[in-house]
Amino acid sequence: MYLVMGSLLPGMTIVVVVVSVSTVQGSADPNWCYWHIVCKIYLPIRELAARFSKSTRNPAPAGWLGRVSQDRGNEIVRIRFVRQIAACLLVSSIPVLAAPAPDLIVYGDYVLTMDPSRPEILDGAVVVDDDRIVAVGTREDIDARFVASRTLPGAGRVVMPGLINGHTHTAMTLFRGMVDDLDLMTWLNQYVFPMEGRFVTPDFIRAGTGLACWEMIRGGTTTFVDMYFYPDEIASVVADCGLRAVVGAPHIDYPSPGFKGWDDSFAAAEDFVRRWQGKHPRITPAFAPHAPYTVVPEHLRATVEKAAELQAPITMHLAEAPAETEFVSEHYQTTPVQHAARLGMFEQPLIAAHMVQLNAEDIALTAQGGVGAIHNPTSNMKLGAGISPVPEMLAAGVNVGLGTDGAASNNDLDLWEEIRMAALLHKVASGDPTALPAGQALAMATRLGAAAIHMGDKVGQLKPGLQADLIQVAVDKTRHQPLYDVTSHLVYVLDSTDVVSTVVAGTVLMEERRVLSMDEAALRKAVAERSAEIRAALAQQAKQ
Ligand SMILES: CSC[C@H]1O[C@@H](n2cnc3c(O)ncnc32)[C@H](O)[C@@H]1O
Ligand SMILES: [Zn+2]
Repeated sequence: MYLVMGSLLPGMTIVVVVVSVSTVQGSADPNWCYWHIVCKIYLPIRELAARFSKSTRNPAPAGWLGRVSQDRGNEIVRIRFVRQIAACLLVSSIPVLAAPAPDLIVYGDYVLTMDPSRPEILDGAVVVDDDRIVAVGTREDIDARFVASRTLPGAGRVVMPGLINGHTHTAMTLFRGMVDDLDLMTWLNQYVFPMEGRFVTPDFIRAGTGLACWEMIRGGTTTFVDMYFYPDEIASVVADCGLRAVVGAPHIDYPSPGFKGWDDSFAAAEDFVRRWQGKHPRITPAFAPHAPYTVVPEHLRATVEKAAELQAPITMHLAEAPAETEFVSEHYQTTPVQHAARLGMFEQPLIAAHMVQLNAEDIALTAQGGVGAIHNPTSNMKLGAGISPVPEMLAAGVNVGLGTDGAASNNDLDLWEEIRMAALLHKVASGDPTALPAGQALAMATRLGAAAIHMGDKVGQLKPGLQADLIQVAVDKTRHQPLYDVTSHLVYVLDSTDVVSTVVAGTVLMEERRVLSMDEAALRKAVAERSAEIRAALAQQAKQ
């Protein structure tokens, strides 16, 4: 089989490269084969040809070739070009004739792909080059085909996709444990909003988001959806620490940190989305209107229109608690879900957080609209919001993911807890122990979660072509013994301290539990400074 690639460069230079695919070792894997040929053979030749065509069209500047004439100069360039192509073909054929050299191979006694067509591989490996997965297979198969410059050993470990936190407010880590055991509206209106007004600044966001990212890297979360203030600061922390995020720019009708109300917060959200779209491969900017009880219908319509114009996703709290249902019923004579659908919100990629208060019609509308629903079991239980109809949504075909919500209502960002809570909660709620089985709960944190945040073509499974976002989890500790079923252990036995390595877009962010991409001491110092102010304010309040 031959692969023919060609380009017409400016100046009418035609580059045609013909490669015999059958000579490439590992050609059984078409993704790898295509990638190798394009990156290692075609692109370098095209690059050289482009340089050649440019230098022959634009005569060399005086002095560039010393005292040789222009004709002689072009001849030298031509000879160099031919030599460079020969060298390029020779160099690129070395790994072809030997074994290809990807950047990283991650091994595991078990590879849990979350890909329904090949769910589990015993004694396997995942091959990563640059930011992508290029092959997944048994150790024997992978070792016969690849030699990587870096490996992560896999004895006693599971390799699986990184976890996806579909709804959080990262910088609220600095409000962890500030106030507990209240219902949503009391918690928000009497404590959280006033404290945010006093303390949330760009410095607060950098420290709080940094703390959250550190906790997520340690716990095996590789992608999260955030909605919090000063999204530029959030995006910059994400870019630096190596995680992947949908960063929602918040807008709300009331005064909020940095804003007077709707007009300025909505304008800033649009500006943020415009500036971050296509800017960073790991950051997706989004619109984040707060909730149906804090944003009036005409403003939600404006969000939808702007999101449609900019082709950006929307994330919003929806159908969270009984108070919201009462508010929407009283003001708009419908349910929160039907209110959002009527405003056109389901026509855009929507990530709807909480989704607790739904009737059968709401579930059907959610499925029809392709809305991603994010289940936040711990936060919903703690705020007494109710129990989301997750098994019913899944049965209707809704992509349901998992989220922690902020650390002020959880009080951590540990997705393993959410997986287990979800698996247990729905058994209690229905009185049916077969409800939300372990495999489904795990899928909600990976494959289904990725689909719920509209990134199913990028992350959430281990398969060639997807982003290399993966984790290794230890299953060999004494408290893990005996092990008969990996999925059962991941859901009902393991916790976040069992995560050994975290890889995002091919970069190892944590190895052997050491976070490589963040400075823990500097982070702790910043957190201590910011939390000292909050502690003093709480002490003052307690005296009054
Ligand atoms: C404008 S988005 C950020 C805004 O949302 C607040 N928040 C945090 N958790 C919840 C929740 O569960 N329901 C509603 N609002 C929540 C956060 O404190 C920010 O003010
Ligand atoms: Zn929330």
